[in-house]
Amino acid sequence: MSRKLKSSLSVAVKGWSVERYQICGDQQHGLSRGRHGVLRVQDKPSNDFRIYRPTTTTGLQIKCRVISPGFFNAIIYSKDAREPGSSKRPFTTNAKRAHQLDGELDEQAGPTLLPEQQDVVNHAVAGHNIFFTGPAGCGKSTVLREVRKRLEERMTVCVMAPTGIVALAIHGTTTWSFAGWTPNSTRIPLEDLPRRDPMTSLRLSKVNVIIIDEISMIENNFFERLDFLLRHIESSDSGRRAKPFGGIQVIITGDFCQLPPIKPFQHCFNCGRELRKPKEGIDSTVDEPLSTRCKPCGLTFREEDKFAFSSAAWSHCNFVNIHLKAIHRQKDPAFISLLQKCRLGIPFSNHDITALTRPKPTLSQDNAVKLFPVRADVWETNHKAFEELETPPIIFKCHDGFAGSWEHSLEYGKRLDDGTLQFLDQHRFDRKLRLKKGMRVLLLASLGSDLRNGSQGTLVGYEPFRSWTKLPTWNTGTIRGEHAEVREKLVREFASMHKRQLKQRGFGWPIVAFDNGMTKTIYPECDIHLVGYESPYSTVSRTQIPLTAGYALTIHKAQGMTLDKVIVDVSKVFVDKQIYVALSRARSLEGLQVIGLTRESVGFDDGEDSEKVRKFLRDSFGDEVVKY
Ligand SMILES: Nc1ncnc2c1ncn2[C@@H]1O[C@H](COP(=O)(O)OP(=O)(O)OP(=O)(O)O)[C@@H](O)[C@H]1O
Repeated sequence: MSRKLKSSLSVAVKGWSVERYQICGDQQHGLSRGRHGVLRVQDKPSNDFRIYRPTTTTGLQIKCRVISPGFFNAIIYSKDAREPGSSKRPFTTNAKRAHQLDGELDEQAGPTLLPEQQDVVNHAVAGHNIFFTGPAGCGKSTVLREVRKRLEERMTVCVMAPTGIVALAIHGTTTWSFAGWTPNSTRIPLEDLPRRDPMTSLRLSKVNVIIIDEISMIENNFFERLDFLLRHIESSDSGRRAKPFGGIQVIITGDFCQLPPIKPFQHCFNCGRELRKPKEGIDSTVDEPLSTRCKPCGLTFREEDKFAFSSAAWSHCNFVNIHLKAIHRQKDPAFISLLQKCRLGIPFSNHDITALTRPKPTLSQDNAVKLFPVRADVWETNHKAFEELETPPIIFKCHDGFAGSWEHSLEYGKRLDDGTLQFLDQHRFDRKLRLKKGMRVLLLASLGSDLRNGSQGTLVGYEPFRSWTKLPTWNTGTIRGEHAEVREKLVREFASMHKRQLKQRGFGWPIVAFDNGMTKTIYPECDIHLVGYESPYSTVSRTQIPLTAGYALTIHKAQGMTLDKVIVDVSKVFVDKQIYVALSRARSLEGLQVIGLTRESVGFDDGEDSEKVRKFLRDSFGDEVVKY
């Protein structure tokens, strides 16, 4: 049993007693036979699984895992059965299954954190403001999930990101929507911001912690205005104005060496007046040709100050700065050093260019996924490859659902012409998934430790749709995680929608032979988001087969993925840092080939940005972090 489980035990003993659980209905009977049971929890549980020894069933261990708020899926087995390989006979009739689920539970809990990662969690729990960063693949998202889980046990936590695509991926909200702003809000004078919407003020006054991901894309003025807003909302705390972000705990992550803010300083921070870059030499009152200036307010906004770390709010937060050093995605030190160069904006040497661009024997147009910066190239590549296959197509239309209040439906329930939810427009699951036998595909979900978001494979056939029994269910543990019961219902609805075509000869659920040697039937997955900022929440869901065409992807869509075989075309890159985001998806140099790369491609057009970021990193963490 892992260390994680043991530490859960001590939490359980301290904080949770058996009196707080009720065993439902005839599950008592189930317990005595050692079968799966369902425990209803009276208090809001944490998203953690726990072991405890109920007095009513002396001698048994009950292991629980949250499957939706208020419900645990429990596996009952004797103490002796806990250690896989134990010679003693387990109490359960299905000990093998119990042990198998042990693995799944650990898997769901995420990898065991390294001390540097745990350090972030400890500071978060201690209530500090934190900025944690590091290169791609160092586990920022992994740590974010753990921090969120720990803090949500006792506080109101809002997780957010600057773009919809990332916000959906982390089950958070956009920074705009959190603040109750639209893109036009940058035109509102600063002092009017808190007064605009009393409902937003009321909601924000209840927030204890904000967690912001992808901080590199948040502009200085936005960060500063958010600080102002949170200080000035109506509150019983008279000292709120004096505290950064009104005293809310602020946890920030991301990597300033990745994507920068888009079009910074379009409006004056103070009065909201539209700003334009002055033409060189015409406005003599402007010292620097690159500066933008609001004359009435007497404020100057320089391009080089666009990052959030240049704002006054940043320094007021007094962050505990943590730099995660260990990289988990890549192992090869030479490749890691090359990526670090790219990250820091150091031009590549000829030797580096050769290593990245030389054709790799293991890679071909047919088995590697191509990453492009623009959608049109992705569409064309996937479309062409799809049309060339002569097998019959099957189309899965996603099933989008909204359930909740009328007020929420105005914002989250809007549908596009094809019936899908506008809120989910940037969701990673395809709106319309077209598949053909023989097609290369990418997995968009995590199905155990060997199959993850980004696993590549070929569709080799279809599992006939004979009955509902093979579909994953929450009580057998094949649908795991939060809201499992609801997700099962939506998966069944999805199956109903597609039943007719699934039953056609030759079709069914797609079977994929993955490049790591595993072959698996891919059933629909349901991704649920809670929306609204306080209970009762509404839910928005998308159910789809978690696959996408595996010939090409946008660099944006590949964010967060780990790819074994990838060809990156950088010839149309429009933001220099996209190259780093793209290259760092590859697990190894052998599995990566770059097209269109020249010596000048990296560290050329954003030299000033890179220098600024390097200086910030040096000042915050020391020289060590800018070495490669
Ligand atoms: N302590 C750990 N032990 C083993 N694997 C880990 C650990 N931390 C993270 N990983 C794995 O490393 C991979 C990258 O992690 P993650 O996506 O959290 O990194 P990231 O810093 O957010 O990357 P990016 O900036 O590219 O999005 C994931 O597969 C994750 O499961």
